[in-house]
Amino acid sequence: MVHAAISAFSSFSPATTTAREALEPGSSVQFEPSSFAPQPERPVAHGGAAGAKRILFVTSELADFVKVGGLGDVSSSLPRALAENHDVRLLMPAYREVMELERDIEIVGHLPSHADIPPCEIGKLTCPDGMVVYVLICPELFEREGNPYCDELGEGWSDNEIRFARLSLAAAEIAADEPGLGWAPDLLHLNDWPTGLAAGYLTWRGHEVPSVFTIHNLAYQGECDSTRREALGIPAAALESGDALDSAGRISFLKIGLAYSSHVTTVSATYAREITKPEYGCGLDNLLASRAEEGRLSGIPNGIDDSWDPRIDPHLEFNFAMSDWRGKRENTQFIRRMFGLAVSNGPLFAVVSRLVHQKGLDLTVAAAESIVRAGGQIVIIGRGERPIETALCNLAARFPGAIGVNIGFDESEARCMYAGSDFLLMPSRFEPCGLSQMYAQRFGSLPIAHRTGGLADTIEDGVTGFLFDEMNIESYMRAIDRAFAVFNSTDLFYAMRRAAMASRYQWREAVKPYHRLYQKVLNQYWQAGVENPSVRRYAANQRYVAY
Ligand SMILES: Nc1ncnc2c1ncn2[C@@H]1O[C@H](COP(=O)(O)OP(=O)(O)O[C@H]2O[C@H](CO)[C@@H](O)[C@H](O)[C@H]2O)[C@@H](O)[C@H]1O
Repeated sequence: MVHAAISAFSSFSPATTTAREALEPGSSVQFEPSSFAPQPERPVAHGGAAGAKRILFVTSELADFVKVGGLGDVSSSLPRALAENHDVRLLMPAYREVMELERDIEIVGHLPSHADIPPCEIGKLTCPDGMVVYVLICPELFEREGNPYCDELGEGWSDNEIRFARLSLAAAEIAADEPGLGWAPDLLHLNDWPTGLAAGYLTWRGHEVPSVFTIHNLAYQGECDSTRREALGIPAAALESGDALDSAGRISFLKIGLAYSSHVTTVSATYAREITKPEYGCGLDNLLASRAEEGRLSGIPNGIDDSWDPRIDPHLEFNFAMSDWRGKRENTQFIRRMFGLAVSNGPLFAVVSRLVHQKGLDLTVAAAESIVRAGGQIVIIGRGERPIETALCNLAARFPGAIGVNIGFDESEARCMYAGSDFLLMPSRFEPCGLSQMYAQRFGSLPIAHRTGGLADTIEDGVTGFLFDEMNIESYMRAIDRAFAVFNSTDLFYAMRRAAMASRYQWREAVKPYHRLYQKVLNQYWQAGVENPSVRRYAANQRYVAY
């Protein structure tokens, strides 16, 4: 059975400016110059503006229809930012939510069965802003209650390997122009384990389309028993080579994505380094370290889209701007009422999180009593692992009026919590990038977070938030104590809030490294393996044919 997934990206250069720089008039986000050697621009294979590429962005979540976590947000905002320069289309399963929400789906293609993977229709829908989304219509696989990965009880779907093999195979088939859509991509952009097999199918079928594979979260690898090989249409040689199996001998969708894609990215520079080490590598650190040595692993930090603006966000009860602290306070009172908290002048801490081991909720449970005794209150929204849900509900029962918990998933409520809180608690054990801390900063809530992955890259300690170094309660409490001290020093607190709200992580800047990466990957393919060892390897194995 494939495990449930959530996914995350880093950069050739930081995509963000520091809050201090952001406060300086006229400053602009700078990127290090591209490290890629100048390459001649090849004319776009299928037309379009000079330099524009046809990109098929393949994902298992899209916030427009269904969002489990950060991948849903990135899938919605990154392709839109890329569309300024490229012809980008999305491919995703036609989940129940898609079929219910979207009536205007045109059937544009059919894909046959392969091994145990059933046939499906390809539907095409166009979002109000013009974004084209191809959806795979296969009711037996995708139209279910529950979320993309799990049933209503939180159990991973028992046929997840077939469901996401269907998605992956469709991506490879569209890349090869098999369904005759009148559009085929120059490059596939794959995201997390549900799309990993696509890179394999491309290679095994000899399709000449390069792929970029983005790791949003290495902890979810999509494993299934090796006896499923034939059912998934994986050649025996792939298992013999070791490219497809994890250390326990199971087929790993994520490893296939890493092994067969042209280039691997993850969602922050720090996480890109961390995953090459055993501590964070989830058993794939050696493979990732060799990708890094080949120059085929990079970190490109996520951005956030323009909807995250407290001045205009329609989800908020009270819109507010930087320095409109009265407006911000109205949101705080609103949240207190929403969670049934007592009237208070103390700081309000928020947790907006998937409730999983990664997020370090155990540390927040351990810190809660001290926070309440010091005059703070905590509001929590989240859904996930049952023991964590129970621990948080117990906490609310212990501290009525001071701690409020909502076990659930609600976009509006989450946005109101970023707007209403003074601090965001985010003691993640690891964090590929993290969007919540960026949203919180934009809404004037200072994150208190573990110095790891994207948290280390997007929070300026003592300027836009607070970082702690050791994943233990003592280190976490020291950061929380610093937050209390700042809260009680009004001028400093407001200055930090202003700096946090000025932090810029907009996608229109964060997207630039992807433009360079797509060009690099395509150039390597066009030059048919002259310089790239991996391409040479494919050529030598006759698994790669140059354009
Ligand atoms: N109960 C709830 N109700 C409403 N909204 C909720 C919610 N719980 C969480 N959310 C929302 O879900 C998103 C979470 O995104 P994150 O990037 O912070 O973490 P996640 O682990 O899901 O993402 C993974 O993928 C992203 C994308 O690359 C990486 O940034 C990250 O490090 C990686 O773990 C945010 O939009 C947040 O507001």
